[in-house]
Amino acid sequence: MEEDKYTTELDVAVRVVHLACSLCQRVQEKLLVSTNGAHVKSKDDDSPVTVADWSVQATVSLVLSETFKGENVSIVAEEDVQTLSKADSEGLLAAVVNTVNECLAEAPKYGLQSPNRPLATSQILEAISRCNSSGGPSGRHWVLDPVDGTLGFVRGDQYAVALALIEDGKVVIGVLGCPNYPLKKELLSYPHKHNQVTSNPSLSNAEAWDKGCVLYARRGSGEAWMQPLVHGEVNLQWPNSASQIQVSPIVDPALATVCEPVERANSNHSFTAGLAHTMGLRNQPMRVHSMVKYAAIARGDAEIFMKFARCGYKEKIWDHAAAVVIVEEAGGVVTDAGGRPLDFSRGVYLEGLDRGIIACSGAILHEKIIEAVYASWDSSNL
Ligand SMILES: Nc1ncnc2c1ncn2[C@@H]1O[C@H](COP(=O)(O)OS(=O)(=O)O)[C@@H](OP(=O)(O)O)[C@H]1O
Ligand SMILES: [Mg+2]
Ligand SMILES: [Mg+2]
Ligand SMILES: [Mg+2]
Repeated sequence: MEEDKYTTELDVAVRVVHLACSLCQRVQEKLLVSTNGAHVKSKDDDSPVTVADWSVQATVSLVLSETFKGENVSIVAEEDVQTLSKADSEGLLAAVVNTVNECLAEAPKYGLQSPNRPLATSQILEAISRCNSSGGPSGRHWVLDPVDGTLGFVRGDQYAVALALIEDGKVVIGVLGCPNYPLKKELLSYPHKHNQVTSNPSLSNAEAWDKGCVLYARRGSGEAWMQPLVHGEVNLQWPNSASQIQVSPIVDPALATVCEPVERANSNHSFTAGLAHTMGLRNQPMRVHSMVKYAAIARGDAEIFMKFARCGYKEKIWDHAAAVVIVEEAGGVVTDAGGRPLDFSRGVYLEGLDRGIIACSGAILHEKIIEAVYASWDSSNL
């Protein structure tokens, strides 16, 4: 791959994810102090959606359309405007419009353009609804999960903003914003506790501010990078410094740590516990909301991420695309439980996925898990 391919795309994607992280932080702070829950809705599958999910989707859609105007910008993203357009959603829609306009006014801090005047409700609804591409095997498609781990977001816990670019069925760039990624990795697995990072007197102010990062990678570069979030006015400077990240060197299962979803409904905890036992893992699993689990593998803070959704659940591309390329370029391996790479070329879903997803810090541990899956599968109830 040519060195300079996707430079503009990656640059804009990183900036807009920073902007989106700042939006999410503001909305999460407000959510945590509000008691009426008016800005959290339930979707048809009972999963939550918030002002932040719609606002990030609108913001990213607007910035990509503005940057690549003249091109037919195809975006595959999670949210639609159905709930927002209901007669009783006036307050919610007003909050989204307000949040997007506030956020876009900050865009120049990240070297992005802001509109000359606040956008109208119709423009914001249009920006959200044009992210309705279904991807596919040819051409360019942006893939966005505006807030991944919305449940974690609502709980004041871990969540991520994920943006990827797919070209001809392959993920070519991935950007993952993790606004609550703690400085001390031990805090990752303490549910509902991230706010203690800011209220814990044993942590200095600087340490508290240091939570949050944006990870990114370009396919074929052999490098993955991390930037700290830019906070307030204090150290606001762009371009932001980046440091290279790499997966953990641990190959001994006894020393390895597994990440998995928090919710039992999203992954079979007893099956993964069986695998961990078969492989000789001793550490307790780290249960973390969202693609932050992949971030932990890419940063070298954990060695294995497994997700075995219940039979019949179809994984969506926006829950994985950005993170997979980052883990791979950081030196890791990501496949389904049959050892095959994930296929991002077949539309909104990861069609043909064999049982579950396994992301690993390296080939040796990965092979051991695949073997353990084969040994355990027949006796499982999946
Ligand atoms: N039933 C079921 N089974 C498997 N996966 C599901 C299921 N329901 C939802 N989802 C998707 O999981 C995304 C969140 O995954 P997590 O690993 O963060 O789950 S957890 O919160 O840690 O339990 C979550 O992403 P967001 O909607 O962006 O939060 C969903 O796309
Ligand atoms: Mg998601
Ligand atoms: Mg989401
Ligand atoms: Mg969701």
